[in-house]
Amino acid sequence: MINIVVAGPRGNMGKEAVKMVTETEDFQLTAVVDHKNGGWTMKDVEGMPSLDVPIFENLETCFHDVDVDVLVDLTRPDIGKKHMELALDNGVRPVIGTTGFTDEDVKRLREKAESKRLGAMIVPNFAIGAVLMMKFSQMAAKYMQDVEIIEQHHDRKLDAPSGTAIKTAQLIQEVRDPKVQGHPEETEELSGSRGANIDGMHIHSVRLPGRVAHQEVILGGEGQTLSIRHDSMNRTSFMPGVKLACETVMNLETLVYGLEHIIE
Ligand SMILES: NC(=O)C1=CN([C@@H]2O[C@H](COP(=O)(O)OP(=O)(O)OC[C@H]3O[C@@H](n4cnc5c(N)ncnc54)[C@H](OP(=O)(O)O)[C@@H]3O)[C@@H](O)[C@H]2O)C=CC1
Ligand SMILES: O=C(O)C1=N[C@H](C(=O)O)C[C@H](O)C1
Repeated sequence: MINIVVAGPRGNMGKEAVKMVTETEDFQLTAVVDHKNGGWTMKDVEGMPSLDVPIFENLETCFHDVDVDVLVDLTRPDIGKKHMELALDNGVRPVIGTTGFTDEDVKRLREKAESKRLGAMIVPNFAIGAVLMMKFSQMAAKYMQDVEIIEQHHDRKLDAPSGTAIKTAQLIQEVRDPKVQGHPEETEELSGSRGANIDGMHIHSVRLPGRVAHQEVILGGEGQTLSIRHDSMNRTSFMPGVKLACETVMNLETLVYGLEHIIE
């Protein structure tokens, strides 16, 4: 049995994660952590079954009071980083879906996980289709090196560009040398028109009500373009990946960044 705590249980992702954990035979939801403690129970959360699970206002108290093997964090960038440090300091294996981690964060947290011989995962996108979209884009970028990434999300998202877009660009960086794209003398008449720039690749972030999570990678070549697109229509798309990460993290002694490293 794996004892799991979910941080952010009222959120879009947290709600689904709580359901997934309670419906999985070998998982036990030992507690949830929510900064708005008091005045609500899990059954007040829309679509949530009535659950008798302790709600802690902060992670420190939670780790002190209950047995925890794995922390699933689905909160917000500043909190996710803090929670990940706390988990490692308390011998708990973190599975972090929260986005907004920099390369420096990943490096520092990997060193910490290894020094404590604890498994940890930071997963910018848990959807298998999104992982395939990133891997296919990496394969294609070896042959078509002009790349534009367009990510689209709901307008409640805090971070831009998305963790998925950053991870996609990082995977492409492994096979593509830095390259200036577009006209060498191009200018932006309106600042930001060409989006973010990673080694010459451009990332464009769209935020709109009605959207969930979508990304298209467009690769250009002589007389042709290739578009590789993934759409998450709802948050259940992420849950098989969260489940796999919770199982896998129990057998790791380092930090793994990205689901692509643990799927067959
Ligand atoms: N890796 C992946 O596959 C995916 C990752 N994400 C990422 O997951 C994160 C959450 O996304 P989403 O569920 O849409 O966001 P939501 O805003 O719907 O949920 C976040 C929840 O965290 C709560 N929260 C804020 N601070 C704390 C805290 N200190 N302790 C506990 N809970 C807290 C918020 O409460 P309140 O609103 O009251 O402040 C809210 O209920 C984001 O970083 C997003 O980018 C999202 C989808 C897929
Ligand atoms: O905030 C979201 O919703 C999502 N965030 C992740 C990201 O930043 O890539 C994963 C997915 O795109 C949904």
